[in-house]
Amino acid sequence: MKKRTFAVDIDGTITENGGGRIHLDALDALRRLTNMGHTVIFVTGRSSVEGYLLSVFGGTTKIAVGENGGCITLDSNDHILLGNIEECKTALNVMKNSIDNVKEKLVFPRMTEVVLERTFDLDLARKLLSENNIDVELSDSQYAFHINSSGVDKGTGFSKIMEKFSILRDDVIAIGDSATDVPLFRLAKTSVALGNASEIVKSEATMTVSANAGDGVLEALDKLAPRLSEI
Ligand SMILES: O=C(O)COP(=O)(O)O
Ligand SMILES: [Mg+2]
Repeated sequence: MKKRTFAVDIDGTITENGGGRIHLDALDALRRLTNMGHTVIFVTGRSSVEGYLLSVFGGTTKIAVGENGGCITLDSNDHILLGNIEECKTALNVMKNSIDNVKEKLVFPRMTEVVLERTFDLDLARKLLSENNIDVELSDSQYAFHINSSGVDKGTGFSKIMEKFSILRDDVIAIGDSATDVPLFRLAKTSVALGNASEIVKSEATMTVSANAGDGVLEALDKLAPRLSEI
């Protein structure tokens, strides 16, 4: 059997968006894939430590890409930082001075990014930052807004893992629900957008399923499993 690499988003994919409670059957399915010899890597807007701990407790491959691609965690003391939090803080200050309701979200500590509540107009903020010549990435995971350094996203973060572990595009299956997953979809031969994804996100995936979040992951794996050797 050909070994595949599953790049799996967390919020809105294997958890209820907002609540954060894991869909146990979806996690169990990912653990079984890992036990079969496939690689299952969480690629998330959460901190990479959260993603890493989920892999430890959940029984999947112990590698995580967190901070929306800004930080890779390979072990408790082995983090690869791909973004610069100071640039993100500068952008935050400019936004706070000009736009109402720009608020940091209470999240676990970040090493490379700033995370915000989804309480303002992202396009307005993008316009403001470009007028001020501040070059950062602003994105919406449906769970939070993120400020990342320019060029940092889940795709660039995961591509570092692909290089490091010699993972080929043909063997990657990406699963996600939001705009932040689209750069990841583009790295994968097979990409799955869940039922709760927007139409734009769905149009970027090679495959869609009807069920939401964890149920959608199970639906996708059911569709893919008989063909894992062909895709
Ligand atoms: O934005 C977040 O913090 C989490 O979102 P994700 O796991 O869906 O990327
Ligand atoms: Mg998500």
